[in-house]
Amino acid sequence: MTKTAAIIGGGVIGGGWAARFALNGWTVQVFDPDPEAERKIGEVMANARRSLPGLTDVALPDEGEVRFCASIAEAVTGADWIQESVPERLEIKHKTFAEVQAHCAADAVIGSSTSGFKPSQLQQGAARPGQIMVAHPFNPVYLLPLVELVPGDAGDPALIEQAKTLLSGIGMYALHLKKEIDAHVADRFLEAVWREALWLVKDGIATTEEIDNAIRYGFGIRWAQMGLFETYRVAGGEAGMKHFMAQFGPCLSWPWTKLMDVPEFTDELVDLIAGQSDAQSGDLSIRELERVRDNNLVTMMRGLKAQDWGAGALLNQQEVLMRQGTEMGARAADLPADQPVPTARRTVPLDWTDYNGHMTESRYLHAFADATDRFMELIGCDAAYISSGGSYFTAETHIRHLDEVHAGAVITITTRVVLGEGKKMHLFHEMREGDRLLATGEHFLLHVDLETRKPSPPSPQIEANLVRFAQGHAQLPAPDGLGRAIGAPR
Ligand SMILES: NC(=O)C1=CN([C@@H]2O[C@H](COP(=O)(O)OP(=O)(O)OC[C@H]3O[C@@H](n4cnc5c(N)ncnc54)[C@H](O)[C@@H]3O)[C@@H](O)[C@H]2O)C=CC1
Ligand SMILES: C[N+](C)(C)CC(=O)CC(=O)[O-]
Repeated sequence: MTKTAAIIGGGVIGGGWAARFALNGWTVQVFDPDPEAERKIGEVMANARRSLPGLTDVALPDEGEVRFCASIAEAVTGADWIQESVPERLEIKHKTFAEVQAHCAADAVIGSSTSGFKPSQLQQGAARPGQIMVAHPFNPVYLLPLVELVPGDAGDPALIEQAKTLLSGIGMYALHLKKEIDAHVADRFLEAVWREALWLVKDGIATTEEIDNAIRYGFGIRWAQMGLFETYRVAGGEAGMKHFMAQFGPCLSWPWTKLMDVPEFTDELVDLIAGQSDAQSGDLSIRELERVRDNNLVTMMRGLKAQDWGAGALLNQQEVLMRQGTEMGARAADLPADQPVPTARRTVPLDWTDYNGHMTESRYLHAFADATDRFMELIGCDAAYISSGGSYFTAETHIRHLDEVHAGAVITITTRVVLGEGKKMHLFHEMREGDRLLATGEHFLLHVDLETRKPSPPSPQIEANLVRFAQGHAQLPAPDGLGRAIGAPR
């Protein structure tokens, strides 16, 4: 059944939550007194639509409806999750929770986006304190998976588990902090780095751009994949963490940091920083900068996905959940043999497009290769079989590029077996957007023994599955373009 999220406060963060929930198929009910809220959320949704669906190699469910409500009471009606993202003022948050709890279901999760308040502060005076927990996200909420989940001592254990399950269902990673602390974990870091940066600008050591370069050309990329401790463990060389600590421990008492001190936010300092920031990136609007940021994030996260590491490993885990109960998770026996086999349903990611503004040619092969992998898995040539020593190698490929397709489009691939006999497997893939045929891919593969690297017969189980589809597909009319070659000029 479709789930419902209530978004209370639809600014930068509430808009990001609305997009994350809606693009994962939830109905979203928003309350925000700002008359501009609908326009602003619409713009965030537009950015989210072009970036989030292509993160994974499986299409997201159909987008949920986003409704704008006239009151908190209306917004929380029927909600499974209520996310508070009103301004960072405790009295506004308390007033909001009182109104929310007067009208919401007692078993709904109430998450707060607060960057710094502890759950015990948020829960003061609440009708049901255990229902309210910190669920602190990171901007852009629709792309970044981290949520710091801080329920505090009053937290209801069943509701905490429910919150974790619901977050993982929308592709997020709940970092459950058992002890509450001001600004949780991540914002303590960000605050420390922010203070150092303010000093460096104020003291005329570096400009805003030089500081950003120090991060983005070096340790920032490192942090994105291994964090702090694993990075430093590697930096300790073969002797690891202990050596690293012995070598760099003394620096902690050297004057390397100004952390104990905060520069005063004088008009002069604010103007200096804002002026340098305008000079650095003022030629781009905030929405344009958001799109640059999103393109980069999608590309980096998909790179990590290929490595099955960090935030990319999380995307792979999410895909397993997304496949469940769909044809992409079906077994061979569940699929009729007299019809082409569905082998892909995915969104064209941002990083698959080229200078011509459409999906670039190598990605057609990428998508067809993934479809072949899925077909191999279906007939039994899965990871376990491959690790036992058998697999297929592709010997020949012919692709016809029939129509263009753009980032964000949902494409499907169906596969026919032209020949499935002994070690030979001849496949014909058809790629479509809706009913529009975009491309065909014809591939000839041979089963091999991974030890000898020579052709060999597949397992009887694989051959039986292959023959079943080959016989069924032989009854269908031959697809247009089968056996096509470019031909040599005469
Ligand atoms: N901006 C950021 O980078 C991050 C902010 N947060 C947290 O998210 C929360 C919201 O911050 P932003 O989205 O940045 O602020 P924002 O100023 O962009 O949005 C706040 C929204 O709340 C609405 N609002 C004001 N009073 C309201 C009320 N009584 N009921 C419903 N809506 C009301 C405003 O109209 C506005 O649209 C804060 O607690 C903040 O600490 C968390 C992570 C990152
Ligand atoms: C600056 N900030 C404290 C609002 C930042 C956050 O809370 C998280 C983020 O997205 O950086």
